[in-house]
Amino acid sequence: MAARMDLDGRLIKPMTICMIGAGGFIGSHLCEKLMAETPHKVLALDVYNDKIKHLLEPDSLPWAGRIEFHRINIKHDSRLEGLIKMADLTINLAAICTPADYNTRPLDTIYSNFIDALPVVKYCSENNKRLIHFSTCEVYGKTIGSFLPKDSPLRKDPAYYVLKEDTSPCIFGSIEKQRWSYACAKQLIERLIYAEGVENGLDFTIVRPFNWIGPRMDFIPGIDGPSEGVPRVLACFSNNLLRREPLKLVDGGQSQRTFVYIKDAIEAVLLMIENPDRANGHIFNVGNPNNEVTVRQLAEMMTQVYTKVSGEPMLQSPSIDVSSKEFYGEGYDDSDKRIPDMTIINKQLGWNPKTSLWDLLESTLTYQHRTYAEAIKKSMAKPTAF
Ligand SMILES: NC(=O)c1ccc[n+]([C@@H]2O[C@H](COP(=O)([O-])OP(=O)(O)OC[C@H]3O[C@@H](n4cnc5c(N)ncnc54)[C@H](O)[C@@H]3O)[C@@H](O)[C@H]2O)c1
Ligand SMILES: O=c1ccn([C@@H]2O[C@H](COP(=O)(O)OP(=O)(O)O[C@H]3OC[C@@H](O)[C@H](O)[C@H]3O)[C@@H](O)[C@H]2O)c(=O)[nH]1
Repeated sequence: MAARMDLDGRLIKPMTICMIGAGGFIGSHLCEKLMAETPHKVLALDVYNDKIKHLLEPDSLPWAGRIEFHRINIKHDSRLEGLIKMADLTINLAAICTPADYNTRPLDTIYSNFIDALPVVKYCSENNKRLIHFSTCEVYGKTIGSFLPKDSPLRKDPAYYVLKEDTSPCIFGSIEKQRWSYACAKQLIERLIYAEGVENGLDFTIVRPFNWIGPRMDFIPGIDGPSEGVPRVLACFSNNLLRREPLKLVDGGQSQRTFVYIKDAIEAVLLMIENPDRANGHIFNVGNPNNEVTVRQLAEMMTQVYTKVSGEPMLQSPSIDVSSKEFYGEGYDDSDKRIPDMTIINKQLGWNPKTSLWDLLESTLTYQHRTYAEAIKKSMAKPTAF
């Protein structure tokens, strides 16, 4: 493997990374990248390893010995501190992060995103270890613009909706809107990490992902996850397309999101890992401001792309409207619009996303079709028990 240089032309020394939540969507892509392109070693902690199995076996893989899986629930496992001590850097990805859980399992959500992250921060701080913590774009909540009158011309002014790490406020709904339990827990852990940095010198980087999507995201209900489970929108819509049922648009699908391809976003994380001097002490938005759509437009685009990659005809009525109460239950609320400001990540790491929404959906839905179409057909052909 050729010697790796950082952005300032210095040689990058191989390091050991303790990655918590390595078996999830982002973790699996990050492990893949680290194994294929770097000499770094990964201590991969998670309760599951299905999404990284292909990196762990067989022993003949070129990176064998550089990735070690530890089946650990960080809620209660005394091995955690030892593993953090063995590493140069800890990356914490572990969390409950599906909106269907925020208002239905608010206690688990708050414990997972705040309480369970506390020992990780403490062990890093006490042992002088660097921490990259995964927060979320949800900490911004709603845009200022969403509170302006519908016809106000200021709604078109980016000052009222573009989200900036160092100046935008965090605007959540009332306490009974339990949707915000996740965002609020993530905000408090960000504040704690920031305070550890200021008061105790913790070397930290906080990442705020803006809807990273791609292969291996979440699960397809009834195939590799519970039939009644509700994953994030990419997997919900993929599931509908695979089963040839209409895509469900929550409250008319008017909310807006910017989607970034997981492989672009992982490039940004690798830059953070390998350029500590440029990344420490910073909070980074990581998203693609050019890929903005309403959820309704996303549904239309996914339907078109899926028709192309599967060769199956489009349904007569490709989508239906559902209320958020019906879909998520009491206490749901939504972010109206999420456009990341890219100034800080651009200046510090020179990173820019590359992949258009159409292209990323094409590669992702090709993967979904190849991975799940047969299994879905088989499961739908089975007679249902009465
Ligand atoms: N994917 C996105 O677009 C996105 C957006 C915003 C924030 N994030 C944040 O990024 C992080 C990773 O997200 P993801 O999309 O990969 O989610 P994911 O659910 O696929 O991955 C999280 C992983 O953490 C593991 N985990 C959870 N609790 C654990 C515990 N107590 N002990 C050990 N392992 C545990 C899970 O088993 C899972 O494999 C999360 O913190 C999430 O809040 C992701
Ligand atoms: O079937 C569906 C699923 C979802 N939706 C809508 O699609 C939008 C996006 O939903 P997602 O499930 O991807 O989740 P959100 O973008 O709201 O939040 C996500 O953002 C950042 C991360 O912290 C988390 O991964 C998650 O909280 C929401 O407006 C939701 O209401 C549908 O209209 N239909």
